[in-house]
Amino acid sequence: MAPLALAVTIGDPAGVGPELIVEAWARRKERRLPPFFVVHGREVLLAAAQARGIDIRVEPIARRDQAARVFPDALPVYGDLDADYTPGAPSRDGAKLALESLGDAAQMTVDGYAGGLVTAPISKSRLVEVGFAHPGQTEYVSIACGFNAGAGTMMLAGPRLRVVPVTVHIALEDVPGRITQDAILGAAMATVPALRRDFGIARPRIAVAGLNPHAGEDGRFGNQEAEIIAPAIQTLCEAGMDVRGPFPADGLFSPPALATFDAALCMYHDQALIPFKALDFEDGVNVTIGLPIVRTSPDHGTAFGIAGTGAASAGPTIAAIRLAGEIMTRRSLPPGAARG
Ligand SMILES: NC(=O)c1ccc[n+]([C@@H]2O[C@H](COP(=O)([O-])OP(=O)(O)OC[C@H]3O[C@@H](n4cnc5c(N)ncnc54)[C@H](O)[C@@H]3O)[C@@H](O)[C@H]2O)c1
Ligand SMILES: N[C@H](C(=O)O)[C@H](O)COP(=O)(O)O
Repeated sequence: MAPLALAVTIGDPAGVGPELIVEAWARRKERRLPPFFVVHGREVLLAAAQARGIDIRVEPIARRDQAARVFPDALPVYGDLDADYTPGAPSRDGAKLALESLGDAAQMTVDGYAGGLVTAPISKSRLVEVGFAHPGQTEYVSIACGFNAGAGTMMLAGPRLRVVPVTVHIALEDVPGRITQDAILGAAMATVPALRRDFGIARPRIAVAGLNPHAGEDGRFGNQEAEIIAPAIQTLCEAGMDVRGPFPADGLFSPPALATFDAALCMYHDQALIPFKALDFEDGVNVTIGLPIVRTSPDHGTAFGIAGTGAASAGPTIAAIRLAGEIMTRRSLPPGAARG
């Protein structure tokens, strides 16, 4: 039987997602990509291919199990919803298509019709206008799996660095109040098994960043390190995990420090994602850990300003598809067999 293909969402049709999916398909052999199909947006894909100067065949499939057979010769598309292709000009209809594609693709992955879910970029503020009530796709997918919104944990994974933000899409002024021992324990307890199971790292090493400059400088610049972060690290060490810190965040991503850990737990979104995108943007993947389904996404957003111009790099989309395939394969092997 052919392996299950990945379900790829169309993302916002006014963003760079559709053209990057098309380019990923065009480079499927060179980059050894696992089979995938797109959920809705056939006309958008054809128009995006034309704008990018890519000659492509797009084939509608009536059943998802046809995707792997069609994939070598044409980009399979399941579902007949569509929208106008207006790169750089997001619309309500485009946001509706993005939401339908996400909903259907997530559901078919949960139901076992796809081997994993790869989400193209959406605009969170645009989706809110058509009824999306979540901070991001991570929470949406967690709920689609039947859990609460916080069940999935965001990790950004690249060749040089993996980061897990303990708090994510909240205002900076709300961060200190959300740094709790439970939040840190939850992030670490999602990260360690994911590094073992999904990344094949037998003994994961976790570094934890402080919140304040110089990790608080012995209490002179803040007390969260001593009162919250260090006790959480101690609890994790007592449970047998290799967790160190809190480290001053500005030194944690220097080249020598990078070699000392497999993932860094960071206290807020930009503390994690700024070093990540500076170091690993081109191959950067946003992966949701801690869920029964595989879900990845490129590390960038809709990039409306360059959509349709040909300037957007397909590297992160290709990396997201590849990593989803790798995790799918690792999860199908007996425990321990995929560790390197
Ligand atoms: N995976 C996702 O769904 C995701 C991730 C991040 C942001 N977003 C959403 O995207 C929208 C725009 O967010 P933003 O402007 O902060 O981030 P962005 O990633 O869209 O753009 C940031 C910068 O990176 C550039 N860029 C992005 N992708 C690129 C690519 N593939 N190749 C070359 N350059 C690229 C853009 O031109 C821009 O200069 C927001 O609405 C946000 O919610 C979605
Ligand atoms: N925080 C991510 C980033 O900035 O790259 C991004 O917004 C994606 O979030 P979701 O996967 O939850 O939509």
